[in-house]
Amino acid sequence: MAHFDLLVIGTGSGNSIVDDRFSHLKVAIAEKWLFGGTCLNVGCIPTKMLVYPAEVAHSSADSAHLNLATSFDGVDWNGLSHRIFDRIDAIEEDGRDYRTNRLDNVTVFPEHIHFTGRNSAQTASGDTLTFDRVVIATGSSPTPLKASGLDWDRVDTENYPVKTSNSIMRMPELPRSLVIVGSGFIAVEFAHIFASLGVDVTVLARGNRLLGNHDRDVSDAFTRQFTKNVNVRFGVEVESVDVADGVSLTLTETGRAQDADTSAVEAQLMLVAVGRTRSTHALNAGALGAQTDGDRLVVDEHQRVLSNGEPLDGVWALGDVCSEHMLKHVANAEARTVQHNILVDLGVETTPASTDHSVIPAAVFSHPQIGTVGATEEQLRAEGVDYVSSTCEYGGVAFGWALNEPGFAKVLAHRTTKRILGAHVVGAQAASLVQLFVQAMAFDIPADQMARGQMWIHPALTEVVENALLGLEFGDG
Ligand SMILES: Cc1cc2nc3c(=O)[nH]c(=O)nc-3n(C[C@H](O)[C@H](O)[C@H](O)COP(=O)(O)OP(=O)(O)OC[C@H]3O[C@@H](n4cnc5c(N)ncnc54)[C@H](O)[C@@H]3O)c2cc1C
Ligand SMILES: NC(=O)c1ccc[n+]([C@@H]2O[C@H](COP(=O)([O-])OP(=O)(O)OC[C@H]3O[C@@H](n4cnc5c(N)ncnc54)[C@H](O)[C@@H]3O)[C@@H](O)[C@H]2O)c1
Repeated sequence: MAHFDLLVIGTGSGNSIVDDRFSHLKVAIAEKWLFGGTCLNVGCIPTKMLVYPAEVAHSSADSAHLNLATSFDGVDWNGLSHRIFDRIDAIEEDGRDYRTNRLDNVTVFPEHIHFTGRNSAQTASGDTLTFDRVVIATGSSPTPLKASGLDWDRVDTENYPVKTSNSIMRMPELPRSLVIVGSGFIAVEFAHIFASLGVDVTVLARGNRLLGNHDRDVSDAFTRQFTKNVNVRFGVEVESVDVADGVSLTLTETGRAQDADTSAVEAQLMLVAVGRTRSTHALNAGALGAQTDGDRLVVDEHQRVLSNGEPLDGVWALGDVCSEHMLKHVANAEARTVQHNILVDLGVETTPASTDHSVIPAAVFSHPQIGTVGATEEQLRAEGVDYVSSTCEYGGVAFGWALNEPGFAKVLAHRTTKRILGAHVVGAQAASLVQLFVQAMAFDIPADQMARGQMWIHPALTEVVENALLGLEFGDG
């Protein structure tokens, strides 16, 4: 049985832990799937490499409001997929080769691993190993949809017309029609991509609006604009899936939307996007004594995995598997904390680091785009916070006149401290615009100072942020 100073499970954000400072350690890395994990291979990066051409296609087809007569005349899907995945696959292969063949102190186990005890683990092929320290970075995977007729074991296999985000981008050709189950991040990003590229897309939502966890104004505005481009059925749930040449779905009403259309839906392909489940179960983390909250490993601010409320010595977790926020920038920040704290354990660094989860931004790369950070208005109201709110429409600034399309920036600030508590942008460049609010919140810049303490480039779209801030009425004259 081999013994290792450090075991890292998962090569998404977990892959960044081991660098030159770990060269004196005997390290094991277990990865059952693709090196680089979700973000690189099937997540953030390929989706955004698709979103951009989709946005260009959408703009070409929808330019009359700019007094242009342009059209979208088709996509070279094969060329587009090759451009994306030739690049990504080369990075995956190089990362795997580097860890496997070019580091004397690292042993790669290219397979599933699970814990067998407090300091021991076993690979799928039966190798057993012991370790002094372990980093659990096992991420998450698509949550199965429960519906009769659906064989989840066949989902994502070549001839089965039901896909998740793990395989939908690798289709050899675009389908004529696509039904998407879900109304969260993945559903609306893929709906935008495929609808813009000419696929007949239908989204099935259980509620009466999309992205229901966002600020209500944002969710409403998004839903209004999105439904101009994509067919959405609200208030429906999938009852059964008949898989033959394509899919045929029967639906039932959830009672959460008026006039729900439950007539059968047929499509060439189906995408299931009903959330992601953290990869804890098959890990047998119970053998470590690790504490879980549902499917989430419980960690403290130093990313140490807890057991009965106490940190387990030498056991850290990062990313989706332990985070409430399944976002790559969160996983990366947590990986930096873990890396530093292992170095503390090794005596290389002195003071333990913790992850600051107080300001977590996110963006939805659909049409329209959303950028968001901090509390929603509904949360502030529920918590009884004394806040003020201000919204500036894109049409209220000069660049918005140029864009001539809907959008707004909404900011929520504490009435007395003037600290920004939340900010939400919907419309063009929202993911970039919201970073201004993120910076103010991270560096604790009060809203009035942020508005007046700098020059804002005229007539850039950032003026929408300036005007939203200037619109906050704190009632102090
Ligand atoms: C379609 C899509 C789009 C996304 N877009 C964005 C975006 O634009 N911005 C953003 O911030 N986030 C986005 N995300 C979320 C982001 O990808 C994840 O939050 C992030 O990748 C999580 O990183 P991780 O390291 O925790 O897990 P992962 O990257 O999932 O890595 C976990 C790795 O562990 C391996 N593993 C699991 N269990 C075992 C085991 N027992 N033994 C061996 N190996 C194991 C897995 O094979 C995997 O490679 C997107 C996600 C998806 C699915
Ligand atoms: N741009 C980004 O940052 C980005 C993009 C994609 C994914 N992600 C991350 O990945 C996570 C997973 O994305 P997601 O879209 O799968 O999850 P999500 O949590 O965003 O949305 C899941 C949706 O599925 C619906 N749903 C759940 N069960 C259902 C059922 N049985 N039938 C119909 N609908 C059902 C929910 O109501 C919800 O609308 C996100 O929460 C996010 O953290 C981020």
